[in-house]
This record gives sequence, structure tokens and C-alpha cells, in this order.
Amino acid sequence: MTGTAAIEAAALGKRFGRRGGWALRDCAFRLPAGRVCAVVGPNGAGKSTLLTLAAGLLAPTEGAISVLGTVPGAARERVAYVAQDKPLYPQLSVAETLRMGADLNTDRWDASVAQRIVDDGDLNPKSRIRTLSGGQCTRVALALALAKRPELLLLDEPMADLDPLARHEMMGLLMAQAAESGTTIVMSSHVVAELEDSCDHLLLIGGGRVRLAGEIDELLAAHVHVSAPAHAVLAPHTVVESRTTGRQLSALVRPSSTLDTDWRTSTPSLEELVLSYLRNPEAGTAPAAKTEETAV
Ligand SMILES: Nc1ncnc2c1ncn2[C@@H]1O[C@H](COP(=O)(O)OP(=O)(O)OP(=O)(O)O)[C@@H](O)[C@H]1O
Repeated sequence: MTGTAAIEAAALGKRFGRRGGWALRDCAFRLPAGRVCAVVGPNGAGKSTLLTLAAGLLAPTEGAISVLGTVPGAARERVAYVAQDKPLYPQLSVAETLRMGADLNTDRWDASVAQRIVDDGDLNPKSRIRTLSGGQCTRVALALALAKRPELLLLDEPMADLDPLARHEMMGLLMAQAAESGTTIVMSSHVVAELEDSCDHLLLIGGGRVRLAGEIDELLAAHVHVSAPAHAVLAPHTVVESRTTGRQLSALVRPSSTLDTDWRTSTPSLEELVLSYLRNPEAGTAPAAKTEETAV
């Protein structure tokens, strides 16, 4: 395999406490550098745990994870991580927070980037962090992360508390950063539709395991949405999800050979693909059971 990996995991597992359950287990994937990667999965799937391991703030219980070609702890200067709860010092002002960012990252800091992000949100530099709204804190956290000019940017649900305009603006900023500086961006989100236009790589996690990973174009091309008569036999194709409504069978399959030419087919959207996998936790790992659905 060519090119540097931004993140590479092998048999990666994380368990909290000796008797706790596994938050992640047996995860293996390779994220090439320069990608914008969406990390999706249901609540409790292990997304935050994975990002925290990549940030070097947690150690694996088993297996290994490497970041930018080294162990996460050694890559910290080149990595920026915005955690879900956006930890900032509440007693500092916005200006003091940015100054602290500059002091901690003297070699990499781009003050103009930080200032622009804060100014675009009309934030008063003198405002204390504790007086800011959740969305305003997110803006400051993203300003800190982007001004560090990281090679790898890890974002845990970065847009969750931003208003629609701010989401749009922030997504634009992130995409510009990726295009201009080649920054690898890994962001978890529950809003899959929002990721379709911006991400080129997908990591779908469920139950602590990697369910689907790869370039989004390739994953979409490898799946087909099929409409066929109810009696159609989907084998030998891998069925992610199938539903029968009256005389109609509709399914998302991963074809293993040419599909029946009588079937109507279309390429799924990223949202359809992700939702199908989320609704069917066993999909891809064993033949999916056919579900009957009554017409409503
Ligand atoms: N510090 C911790 N101590 C104990 N268990 C933890 C800890 N952090 C996470 N877990 C457990 O690990 C599992 C994965 O949690 P994680 O936060 O990584 O999921 P997630 O996919 O980010 O979820 P969400 O979408 O709700 O943010 C969950 O079962 C959670 O309860």
C-alpha cells in the first residue's frame, strides 16, 4: 500500500476498567493522509473513544494505533483535537485563550486564522469563556485547532451546537483547510447528510467494531439499491437490508456478480448507505434476514 497513513489501526481494542465492557474491539483500518473522513455510528459505538486514542489521550488496551507514522503521543504537536465537550478554561477571556494557544504552539501558530474565526463569530475578545454559549465555545475551540495548522485534525461532533449558518461557514473553513494545506480531517457526526458533500472517506463504527471503512465513492459504487418482484432471490449477493412491501422487494445489496437485468437498480446516497448499515447491525457479517414491512 502506497502513501503515508494519517491513522492506522490493527487489532485495536479499548476497555474501560478491568471488568468494563469493550468500547472498541478488534478494529483494523487505514486512513490515508489528506482525506476528510467521516466517523459515524450510533450512540455508544466507540467514535469518541477512537478519536481519543488517536489524539494520544488514551492508551489502547490491546492492538495498536499509529498516527502520522508514529505513536499518537509522539505526534501531538502535529495533531489538533477538539473533544465533544470542547474543554476550555472558563476563567480566561477569548483573547487570553488565543494567546495561550499561541504560547503552546510557537512554531506552528497562525494568529490570523484564529482571529478571523473569532471575528467572524462577532466574539468580544474580552468575553470570558464561561459567559459564551455552547456554539461560541465551539468557535473558539475550532479557532485554537485550526490556528495550530495541524497535519491531522480530529473533531468529535464539531458542528453539534452551531447554528445552521455557522455550521455552513465552519464546514467551508474546514474544507478550505483540507484543500489548501492537505490537512487530514477526521470528524464524527450524527448528521450524515451534512457529510456527503464534504467527506471523501468513511469509517462506520458499530458496537465497538469497524463495520465499513473506505473511500466513499468506492463504497457507494460497491452497493446497489435494488427494486425487484417480492419473490426475487437476492443470493448470492450480500444483503445489507431488504424489505418486502406487497409485491415489491426493495433492498440494498453488495453485488458479488452481475445483477438480474430485470431488477431496477440505483446507486444509494451516503445517508441511505449508512442508515441501512445502522438499521442492520449484522449486515455484511452474516446473511441479512428479510424484514416484512406493512405498507402505511
Ligand atoms: N471514561 C469511560 N469510562 C467507562 N466507559 C466509557 C468511558 N468512555 C466511554 N465509555 C463507554 O465506551 C463505549 C463507547 O463510548 P463512546 O463515547 O466512544 O461512544 P460514541 O460513539 O462516541 O457515542 P456518542 O455518539 O453517544 O457520543 C460506551 O459504552 C461508553 O459507555
